[in-house]
Amino acid sequence: MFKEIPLQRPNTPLLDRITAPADLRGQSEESLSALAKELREYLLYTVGRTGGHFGAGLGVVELTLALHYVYNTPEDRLVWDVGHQCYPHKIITGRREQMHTMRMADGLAGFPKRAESDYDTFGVGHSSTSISAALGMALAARQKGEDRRTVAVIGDGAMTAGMAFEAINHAAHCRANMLVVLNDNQMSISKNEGGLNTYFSKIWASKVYNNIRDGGKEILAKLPGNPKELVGRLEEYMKGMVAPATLFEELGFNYIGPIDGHDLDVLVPTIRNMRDLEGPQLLHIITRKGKGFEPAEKDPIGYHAITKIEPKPAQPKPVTKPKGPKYQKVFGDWLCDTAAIDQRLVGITPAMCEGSGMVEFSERFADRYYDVAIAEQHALTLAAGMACEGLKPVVAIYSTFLQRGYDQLIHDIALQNLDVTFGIDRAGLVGEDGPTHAGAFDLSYLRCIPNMLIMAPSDENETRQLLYTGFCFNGPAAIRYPRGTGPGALIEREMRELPIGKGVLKREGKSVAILSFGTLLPAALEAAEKLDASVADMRFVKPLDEELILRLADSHDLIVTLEENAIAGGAGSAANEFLHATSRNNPVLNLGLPDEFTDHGNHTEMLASCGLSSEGVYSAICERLQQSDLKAAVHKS
Ligand SMILES: Cc1ncc(C[n+]2csc(CCOP(=O)(O)OP(=O)(O)O)c2C)c(N)n1
Ligand SMILES: CC(=O)[C@@H](O)[C@H](O)COP(=O)(O)O
Ligand SMILES: [Mg+2]
Repeated sequence: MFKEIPLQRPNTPLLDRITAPADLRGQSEESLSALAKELREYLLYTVGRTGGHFGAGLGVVELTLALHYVYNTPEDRLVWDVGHQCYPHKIITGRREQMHTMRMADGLAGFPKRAESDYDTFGVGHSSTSISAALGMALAARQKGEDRRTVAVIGDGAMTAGMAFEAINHAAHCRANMLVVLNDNQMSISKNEGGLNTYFSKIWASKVYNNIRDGGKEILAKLPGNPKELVGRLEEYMKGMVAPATLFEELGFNYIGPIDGHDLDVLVPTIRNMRDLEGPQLLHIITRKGKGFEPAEKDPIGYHAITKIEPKPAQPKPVTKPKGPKYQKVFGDWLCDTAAIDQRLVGITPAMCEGSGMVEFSERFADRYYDVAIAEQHALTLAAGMACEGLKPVVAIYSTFLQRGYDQLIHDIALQNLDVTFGIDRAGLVGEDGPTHAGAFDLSYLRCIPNMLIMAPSDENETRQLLYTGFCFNGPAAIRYPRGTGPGALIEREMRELPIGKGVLKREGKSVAILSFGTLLPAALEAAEKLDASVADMRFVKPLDEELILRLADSHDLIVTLEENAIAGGAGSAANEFLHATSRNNPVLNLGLPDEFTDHGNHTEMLASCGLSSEGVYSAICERLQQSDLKAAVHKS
């Protein structure tokens, strides 16, 4: 059991021999346990240097070795769900010496990525896609007459999403030759919630119960986790438990388990036996998130992901200006303050309590807090049902995960004009998590929906005030804000309803008017200083401040729009459409995210690469001003 993250590269003679799974398969089965120890220590060392996802990878060290040992990867297809647990997989599939580039620009992606390796058979990041993808691969193999196997590794958290059961249902129907490994560690990011989680515990307890009853006491010793917790769980279910034919068997899977997911002596032979069975197989393994690193085993939530371990500086670090609160904290404080004055408020999260800043709300307003597990579609329609009954639901959801509930947003909420407020976090680029997690499209995909009120605050106080404005608005309202901290604006305790559809002129200049939608406002103001341009903090994407836009269009030449959203269909498009509809022929320059997926890296660097730094905004405007249609105009004014 490691208690500290090694700061020096550990000695890993066995691991050093593994440059591909074929090397692994050349090792004796007996050597796998020693290899697992080296792999775990090397994983600790590398994630300590780069930061990134942590607990999940530690929990699948043995499973990763067993799967690559038994299956002929990459010919046999291995699909990881979510993919945050893929670091051990990357280490033994030829990327051991690149781990120090994890999640850095031009470095390894933090999730399996097809373009990165043949062993990364499917790109993931959003949860609960693995069974569908693996089934697709299995049916393709069947159709092409290829003798390959497919495996999906899905966590107990990811198994709570409807899509997983859509795939289970279909796989049983097709009698596909595939293995689903359910990696059950009782954790999502938070503690896993819901009936399914309880059900898994029942299976675990009942099977263990039967083994104990039949004298299999050594099984209990083999199960991971501390005995006290185990006995507690067993007591919970001891009474009159009959081992249920599992749900998966009823659905047509051959279910095996639960077994200890850290015991290679059990894992390897079990997986080997299951590999050649016909039809859909499900292996239920019990693991511990953070396995082998004591702090992570004790605090799996806190160690879901870590920032890199900075070596102790030789000199004390210069005191830097303290950063403002994270936007998720601004949201969480607003949620609590509003819940305190309005009993109708209920808070809903699809398994992102900590990331959405809802821990305090969940403690103070426990009876009005709902973590629905990884179930974004359900979260939205749950909110719709509550709104029908006069509650005022607030759905806290990352922009990228809201994509999962798009039909529910349109069909169940906007069409019925229901009073649901969306706190959309992680809007814009998100840095190291890369394109699977970027909130690049919400302004585009929200803007075309009737009845929606859409707001893009420029700082922490604007976020608080626009959240309150959206909450007071009687209809579907979305407020989008980015990952991380803001510029450090003074946050007013008093919450005010801001005038709907009204922006604020922040700077009066001439010739160029910049319409800023959201948190890139500082870049707009910096560029405007050099250009003597006007700047408006537009606040609202829908409805637009049409009066302000007309006033600026009629007194300036070039209209620039700025947003950390796809240019296509974004706030700038809304301004273009309005200018066109009102026969304004001003030249327009739309600045935002380009029509491509922006790769992972440092957020500031990624913004700059999209031309959205203040320098980038300035030079784009200068370049536009050089074009013929404007040269004359600028000389004229
Ligand atoms: C659609 C979607 N919603 C939410 C998330 C955020 N998320 C990432 S990992 C995770 C928990 C996954 O739990 P589990 O599958 O049990 O994996 P574990 O971390 O326990 O290994 C969540 C909610 C996501 N990646 N995708
Ligand atoms: C794997 C996954 O989807 C989450 O762990 C996500 O990476 C969290 O993102 P934040 O770090 O922005 O909360
Ligand atoms: Mg889990």
